[in-house]
Amino acid sequence: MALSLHACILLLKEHHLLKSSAVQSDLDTDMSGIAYDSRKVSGPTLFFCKGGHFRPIYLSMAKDNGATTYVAEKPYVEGNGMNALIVVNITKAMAILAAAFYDFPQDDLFVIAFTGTKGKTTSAYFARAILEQAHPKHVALFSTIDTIVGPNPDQRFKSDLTTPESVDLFRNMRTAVDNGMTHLVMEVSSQAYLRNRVFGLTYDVGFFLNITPDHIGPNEHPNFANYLHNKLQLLVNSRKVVINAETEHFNEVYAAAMTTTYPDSIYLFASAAFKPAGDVPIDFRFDSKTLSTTRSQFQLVPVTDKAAALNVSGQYNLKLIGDFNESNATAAIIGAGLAGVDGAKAMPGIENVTIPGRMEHLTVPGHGVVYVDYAHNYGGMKALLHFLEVEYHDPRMHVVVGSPGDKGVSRRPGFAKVLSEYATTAYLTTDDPGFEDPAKIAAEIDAGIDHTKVAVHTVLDRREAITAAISNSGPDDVVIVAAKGADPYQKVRGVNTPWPTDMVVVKEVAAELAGK
Ligand SMILES: CC(=O)N[C@H]1[C@@H](OP(=O)(O)OP(=O)(O)OC[C@H]2O[C@@H](n3ccc(=O)[nH]c3=O)[C@H](O)[C@@H]2O)O[C@H](CO)[C@@H](O)[C@@H]1O[C@H](C)C(=O)N[C@@H](C)C(=O)N[C@H](CCC(=O)O)C(=O)O
Ligand SMILES: Nc1ncnc2c1ncn2[C@@H]1O[C@H](COP(=O)(O)OP(=O)(O)OP(=O)(O)O)[C@@H](O)[C@H]1O
Repeated sequence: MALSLHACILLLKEHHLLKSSAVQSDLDTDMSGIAYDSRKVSGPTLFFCKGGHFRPIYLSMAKDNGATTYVAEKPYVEGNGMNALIVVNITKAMAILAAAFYDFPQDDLFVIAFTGTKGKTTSAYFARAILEQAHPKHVALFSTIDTIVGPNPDQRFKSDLTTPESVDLFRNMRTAVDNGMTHLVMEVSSQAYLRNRVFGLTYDVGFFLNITPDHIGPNEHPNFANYLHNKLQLLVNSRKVVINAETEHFNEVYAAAMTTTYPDSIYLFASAAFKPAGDVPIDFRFDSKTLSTTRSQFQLVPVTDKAAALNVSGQYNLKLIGDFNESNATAAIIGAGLAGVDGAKAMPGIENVTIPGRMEHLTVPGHGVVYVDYAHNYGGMKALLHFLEVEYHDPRMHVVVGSPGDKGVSRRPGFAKVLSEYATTAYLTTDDPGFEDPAKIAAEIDAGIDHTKVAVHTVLDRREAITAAISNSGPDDVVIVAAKGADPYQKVRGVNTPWPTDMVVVKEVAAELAGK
């Protein structure tokens, strides 16, 4: 891969991003590398000075390592002797140049993108499973958990971010194409739009699953309006759009889709019982037939002609329980239909999907059933606890939960509210405290809990909290270990401290109790 200085200048001008340039070398000079981290520069590289923690010394280091051109929002003396491209917006410039450097790999992929406060990972896994049935070993995945860029085990790795920086995103796409991938299923976070990680990228199908307040705080979105605005960007960058008609703020969501997409290419879905406020036509209904703690079965019914034309109606079985997962599965099936896969092929693909840290459960003799689930805000936790309340007929529910430091502060009152609505006991514990004091975070959650309804214990050691919750739980009770899912670490003061995962700890506690 390579990009010439001349091409960089033309692209930046075309997108009205170039403020000025200082050229030291031949315009035809090629750069064979692209990087935003000085530690990853080797040889003639196009280097981006970006980020809240960027230091000019990084540019010196990049230059020492061979970088020949830098892109920044202002000139740096450390870049003297290099070509300088001064731009209006560094992250937009980075996305435009990264796509060009990797030779626009998105053009060789059918790209399906999911956004929503909850259900992105689940829907992405469902969609990939279906597509893999139709196109074995040809479907890439960029998710919060895993990144898959090829068919071999060494082409699958853990993700750092839900949606990576543009340079990493387009590099992964290029690798996927070179490895023979024809389809890509990806999650798009609101941060990705806020930080221009996907600037200029168009998806073949874009999904809007739902939106509830989250990711609002000093390091994320300043307010809900900003969060919604960024999430809506996915719709105006998608050729076809699928919307959950039951989402909050439906009118704004639908209006955003309509600005760039003709109604023929907008698909709406909802559960059988849902009554829309206006007269928008629901294209698909999903009708729950069996909902239990072991499996889910639902009927997908096309309502409009354009829905029927996708040929994905029928009965679907899911191993991944939870009524909300029927909604996620519906989205994924419609996506597969829009990718040309028919229902008969889709059905077996979705049935056996399980996802690390989502609705994993274990029966502990004498202590009820323990659930490990990634529910980590008010909306997710409410969906989870409501489902368990109905399925277990109003059991005593003991919830182990903590809230992360440095982000998502709105989750703390959210947890307090949902615990007050559903929990018998709350074990407030540690979850990625970052640079905050976990005791302070627990106290903030505790402050909002209605103590007349919920017994609260603060047990900061997560293993001890899980042990206490299971040990004190009765045979008909339900224990919920929430919000961490399958994370193998605790983020503590900038360090990913190893954590065996919640389910491993649950199994160890169960074994200890069985041995007694
Ligand atoms: C707020 C935010 O989005 N921050 C991201 C951003 O940080 P930044 O641009 O400020 O960069 P930085 O880490 O401060 O470092 C400054 C620059 O110096 C460079 N550097 C650094 C050291 C060195 O020796 N040399 C060098 O060149 C770095 O490569 C970087 O470009 O770029 C970094 C990578 O360059 C990301 O790791 C970092 O994500 C942080 C860790 C993060 O947690 N982000 C979360 C909020 C996030 O984006 N989450 C969403 C999911 C949310 C949802 O579910 O909706 C996601 O998509 O994952
Ligand atoms: N459609 C949904 N509505 C409400 N809650 C849901 C829905 N889907 C999943 N959940 C809950 O949210 C949790 C996280 O689900 P998932 O990982 O699919 O979401 P996500 O959008 O990828 O989350 P994040 O962006 O925070 O990583 C699940 O473990 C479940 O408890």
